[in-house]
Amino acid sequence: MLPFARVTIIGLGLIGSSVARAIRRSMPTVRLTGYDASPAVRKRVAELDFLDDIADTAGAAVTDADLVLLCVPVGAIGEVAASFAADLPADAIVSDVGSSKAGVAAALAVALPGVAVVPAHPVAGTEKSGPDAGFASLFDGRWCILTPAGDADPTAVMRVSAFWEGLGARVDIMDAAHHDLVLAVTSHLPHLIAYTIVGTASDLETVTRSEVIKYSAGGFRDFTRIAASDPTMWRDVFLANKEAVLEMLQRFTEDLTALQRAIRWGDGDTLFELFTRTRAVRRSIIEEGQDDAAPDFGRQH
Ligand SMILES: NC(=O)c1ccc[n+]([C@@H]2O[C@H](COP(=O)([O-])OP(=O)(O)OC[C@H]3O[C@@H](n4cnc5c(N)ncnc54)[C@H](O)[C@@H]3O)[C@@H](O)[C@H]2O)c1
Ligand SMILES: O=C(O)C(=O)C[C@]1(C(=O)O)C=C[C@@H](O)C=C1
Repeated sequence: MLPFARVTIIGLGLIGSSVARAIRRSMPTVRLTGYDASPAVRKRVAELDFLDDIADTAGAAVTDADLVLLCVPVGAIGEVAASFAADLPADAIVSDVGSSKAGVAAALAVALPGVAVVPAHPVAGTEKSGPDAGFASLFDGRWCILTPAGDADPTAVMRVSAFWEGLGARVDIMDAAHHDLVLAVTSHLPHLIAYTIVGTASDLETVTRSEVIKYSAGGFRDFTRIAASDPTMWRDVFLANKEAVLEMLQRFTEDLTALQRAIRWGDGDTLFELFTRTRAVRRSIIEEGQDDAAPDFGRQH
């Protein structure tokens, strides 16, 4: 049996449109409604034709939903939820796909008091955005982390879990604060580093822009993929997950200083030992079958 019969997706960019396409593929009888604040996105989604209905307001989109999935930048989640609160059916479950969780949970609790909320984070994405960038297989074999509050309705958690498994994902459940700490180091900090290094290279007075483009083989090119990620989405993630990101940034800065010292004093053993350990991390990721997170400039969908 399907966990939900009528799903509403709010925010129809990369993740919202991928969820819609994955539902079409795996749960074809689900009635799918969508809403996006951008009229241009709504028009494009109508052309792409992966929804049954596109509403003109968030309120109209949720009126007969049994799952409402918020796929907007994390900074917009509270405001969007408040905008449809009065129209939400009493038994509807609300979830989201935001990349940081504690702040989102707090915003949803304020906007939707008494509503069954099960926050989620599919740990899958690309540097692209918008409805054309989505694809049905995005969540296949990837983790989706649910961060329900301690007093969340277990049936609601079970249904959201079954929903993500139905879309091909593997589900884990954890506390929102722990999620934010883990993702700060595995996702948020890497993005910050990529934004920094690409910014630094493009600011260098002694290196012209054409040289940066011409010689961007291997390492730098990999960073530019990550640094092309959506500015609104990532601004919101860093502001929402401020504490955990600053904590991880502090540790990173200390480790970087230790490496700086090793280079200055010709301490090859320290460098060699670290590079050996990090190579092992990469090998374990590949053995786990998660190497598709690696840069892929011509990803075929
Ligand atoms: N991109 C990734 O790799 C990735 C992966 C996992 C989770 N996420 C999370 O998914 C969410 C969406 O990210 P995305 O990559 O799909 O972004 P996106 O830019 O592709 O799509 C976001 C969509 O939300 C719409 N939107 C913005 N504010 C809105 C509002 N107030 N009401 C209705 N629609 C609104 C935008 O018009 C846009 O179409 C974010 O919370 C992000 O943190 C992203
Ligand atoms: O592969 C990428 O482009 C991503 O950045 C995906 C990625 C990640 O950092 O792993 C980005 C943000 C998400 O919340 C989840 C996944």
